[in-house]
Amino acid sequence: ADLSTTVAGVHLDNVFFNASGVWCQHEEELKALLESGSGSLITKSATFEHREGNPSPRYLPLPGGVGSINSMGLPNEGYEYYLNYAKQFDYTQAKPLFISLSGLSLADNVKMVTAFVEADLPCILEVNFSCPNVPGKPQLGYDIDAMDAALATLAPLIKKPFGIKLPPYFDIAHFDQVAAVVNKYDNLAYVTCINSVGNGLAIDLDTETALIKPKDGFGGLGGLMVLQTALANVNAFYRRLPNKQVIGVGGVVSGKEAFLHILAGASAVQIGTQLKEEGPAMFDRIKKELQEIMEKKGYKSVNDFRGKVKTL
Ligand SMILES: O=C(O)c1[nH]c(=O)[nH]c(=O)c1I
Repeated sequence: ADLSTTVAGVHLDNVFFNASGVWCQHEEELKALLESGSGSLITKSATFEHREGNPSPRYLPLPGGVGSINSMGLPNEGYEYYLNYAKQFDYTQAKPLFISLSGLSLADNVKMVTAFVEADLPCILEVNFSCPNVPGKPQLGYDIDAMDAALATLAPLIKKPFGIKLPPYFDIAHFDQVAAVVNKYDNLAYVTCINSVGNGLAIDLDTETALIKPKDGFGGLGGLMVLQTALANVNAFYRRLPNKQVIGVGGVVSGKEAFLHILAGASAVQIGTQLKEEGPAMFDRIKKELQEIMEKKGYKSVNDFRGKVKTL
């Protein structure tokens, strides 16, 4: 079965890659992704300056395989590290490179975007509007007018097709309002849904203590327990953005959830929590599982069922 796809005009041999932030902060991790069964790779969201991020423990899987909580706090090497990585990247091999930018201000995003545009590289830029873990920094994705204003500045600068990383929304009116903004920008080629479900609180019964240290234990939720919210956001934007694509992320632990994301409308599928727990060998497992499901159902390509979720 054919798992290949196209996102923002570039070809991926298969739909799978890492969720930004997982296995992608340093070039050794990115090398492991290049050597894995993934179809692409995306870098850790970059800020203008290097950041240590929040104090540990700042990531933990939750008991029973239900998911994870993280309050990493945007640790990254600073955007020049990823610019240099993108400059030396071998674009003749099969995997396209996505670069995630998450400036702490619009001015920082402008400076980082300008540097990447001047370098004129084949990598695809993705602007992260949804980091929930920087104390004092509200998510732009939840301030729709501010996100619109940022896009009004950034889209013309980027010129080429680019994407944005969105937080989960939970209200139909918000799907409508965000889609109306996204549809204004022709070169905004795709949205990646969802980022972690912000500011959950995991508490240990025995110690009666929050699991992670930052922000009194408040952090973004990921993994299987956010699957249905992820599917809703993928399908809501798939229905509302006819000339754009949706990359699905959230709750993918096997070929089954990947199949559901594509059925909901995803053109590609990212994996965070499960990749963090299993490592890059996971991609070979999940590709096989998706192919088995497709073969059992008689689908030859992911294009045969993308967005074809039925309703009652
Ligand atoms: O805490 C983080 O670094 C982080 N964590 C997330 O769950 N999503 C994000 O976009 C980011 I930038």
